[in-house]
Amino acid sequence: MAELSKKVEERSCTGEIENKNVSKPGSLHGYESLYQLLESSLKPEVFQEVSRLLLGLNCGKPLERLNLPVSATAISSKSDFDIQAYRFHTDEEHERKPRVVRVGLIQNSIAIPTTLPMPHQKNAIMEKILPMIDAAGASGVNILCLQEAWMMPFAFCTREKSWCQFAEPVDGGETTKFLQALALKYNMVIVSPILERDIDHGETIWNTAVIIGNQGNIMGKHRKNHIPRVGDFNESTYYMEGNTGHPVFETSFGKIAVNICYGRHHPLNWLAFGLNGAEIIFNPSATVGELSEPMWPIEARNAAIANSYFVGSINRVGIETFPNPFTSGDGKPQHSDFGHFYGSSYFSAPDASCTPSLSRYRDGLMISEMDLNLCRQVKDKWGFQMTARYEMYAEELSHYLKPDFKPHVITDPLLQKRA
Ligand SMILES: NC(=O)NCCC(=O)O
Repeated sequence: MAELSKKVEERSCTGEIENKNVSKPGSLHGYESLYQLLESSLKPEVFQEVSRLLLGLNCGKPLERLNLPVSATAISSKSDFDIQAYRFHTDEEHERKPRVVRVGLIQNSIAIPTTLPMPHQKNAIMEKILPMIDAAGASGVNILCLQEAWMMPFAFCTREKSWCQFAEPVDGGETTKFLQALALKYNMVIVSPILERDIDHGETIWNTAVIIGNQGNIMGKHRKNHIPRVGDFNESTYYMEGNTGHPVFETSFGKIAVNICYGRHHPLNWLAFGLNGAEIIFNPSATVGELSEPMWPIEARNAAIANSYFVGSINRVGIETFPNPFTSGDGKPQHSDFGHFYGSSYFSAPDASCTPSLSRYRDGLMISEMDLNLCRQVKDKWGFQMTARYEMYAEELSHYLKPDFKPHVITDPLLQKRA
């Protein structure tokens, strides 16, 4: 009994300390994430059960935390960003050697106000994420992905065209050159989602992910397939749906692809990357609490399960306020920000397990070590690809695309009689 009351006392102490953060914008009643809130609020044995259901089991066990080198955690303390690391296990195989890779996700807020000159804003963001990339390098990360349009505020809510000045070409672009040097330094593949200016095609603007190989080479690019037309996400004012299909990039560390933000609501988009053999899909995003937070822990995880690959989901952090108020034709009063970008970046695995998420309000680096052999092991176990009826779906889709398509509905004749 004495032991139990000591625990309660300790727990309430922890609660008090955490609650000092209650007023922190974006915190969950003072906590950085739902996981942290539950861990601090529940009895350990209850939390263990909750965690089992919330995060699933990896190879039948709770996901293991990964120890990072002191050099990496020291950078995170000095630069004040959340850093978390986990290890997804995979069973050993007789024929194939393990294919273990470390993968990193970076989430961040902007660095200086949106009223300051744009080149200063871009430089300040580059300066801000440099220590996070250094921490990833110090942690032996092999593949790193940044958030959507990481090199600028997410200004597309405003519809003001001056923000196009942030756009840059893939080859020779300032941020690409910055990351190419870091990719080479750390022998790291870097996925860099930017606002692209396609000079050769009449200065067209795209929402693009640049894939930088671990030799600092540009491997290629992928342009966002699905453009949102929801809430303040007025992105269609700036760029069109991408024209690069569903490429998979075979890097030194595995086959990767990028499903940019709003594409995560489209199961066939996820599927197409899987059909091309992706083993890790990144979902660099920019989304706000009020709009999408209940979807966030579900969609990517579901895609990882349905397509037997790993997914790394990244969302930016904080509130970005713009100089001029705007509306979005939804009857809401004019406002100057999108709302709170809730961070919460995390990894999902093909076996239905996932990591807790990064902070809801602080910059962060999420690292996972994963053996890519798990993808095939899950395919062998569950057979989702084998049992899919692609020919049936293809036929249905080809009917649907015809102008004279009529939905295949069989109506109860009794219903018609009654009508
Ligand atoms: N950046 C972007 O596509 N956001 C759309 C909102 C959402 O998908 O949650």
